[in-house]
Amino acid sequence: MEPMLDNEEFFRRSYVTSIEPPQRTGPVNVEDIKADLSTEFSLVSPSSDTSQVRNSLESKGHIQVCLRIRPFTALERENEFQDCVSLEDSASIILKPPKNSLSRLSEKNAGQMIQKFTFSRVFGPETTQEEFFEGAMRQPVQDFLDGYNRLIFTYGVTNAGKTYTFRGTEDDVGILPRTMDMLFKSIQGKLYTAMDLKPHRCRDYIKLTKDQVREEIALKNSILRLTKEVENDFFLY
Ligand SMILES: Nc1ncnc2c1ncn2[C@@H]1O[C@H](COP(=O)(O)OP(=O)(O)OP(=O)(O)O)[C@@H](O)[C@H]1O
Repeated sequence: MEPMLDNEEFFRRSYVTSIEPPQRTGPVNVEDIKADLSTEFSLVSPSSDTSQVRNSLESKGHIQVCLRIRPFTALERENEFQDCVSLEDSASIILKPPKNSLSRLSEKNAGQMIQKFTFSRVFGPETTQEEFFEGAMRQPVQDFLDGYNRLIFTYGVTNAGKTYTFRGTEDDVGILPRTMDMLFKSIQGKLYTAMDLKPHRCRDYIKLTKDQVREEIALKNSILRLTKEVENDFFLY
């Protein structure tokens, strides 16, 4: 992790600035753009194994992609949904075609449909909310408390378990309440807890003299005029 500079105490680092391409010095031409894109996309391996992409991004520390596989729901079990995902290790899964599609596929095609995907970390269906928080969230939340920007989002098809992971249930809360808990606990010592502050509603007012009313109106009109001039200038340019 990059060290924090003293004078950056109040400024959070941003991923966006850290991944911005270098400033272009010469004029932009199409060939230039092509060259840039090809450099970007050369990260993508033509093979089905995504580890090369993962490594190149992870080594820069910009992105972590975790996969959480949810257990089958009761309805899915009833309807004999098939296990198409198998965990290879803590970072990879093998995706297989459903068994009932095998009869329609030639042996060669069925083999081609077996794919390996690699992530920063894979959490299997038995993973509890707590384990998921500890494994995927605690570090980024700690980084955030140390002054770094962190963005967390869930991504997946409908019914994949995004809401469950983020919000959870009342009995077993997800990463959002756990994150809030960690944040509030960490600022506890810094809270002003003395109950000696009282809100004060101000009811003071002053009555303007006729001259003051005229001055106020003149002031408002000049501000309005200025605003109009700025608007016109804006349209002219
Ligand atoms: N890890 C898990 N353990 C147990 N049940 C889970 C898990 N993840 C998801 N579920 C259950 O699976 C179902 C679908 O999950 P959820 O509603 O979170 O999906 P979603 O991705 O938010 O869907 P949508 O995009 O349609 O809102 C829910 O019944 C949820 O309780």
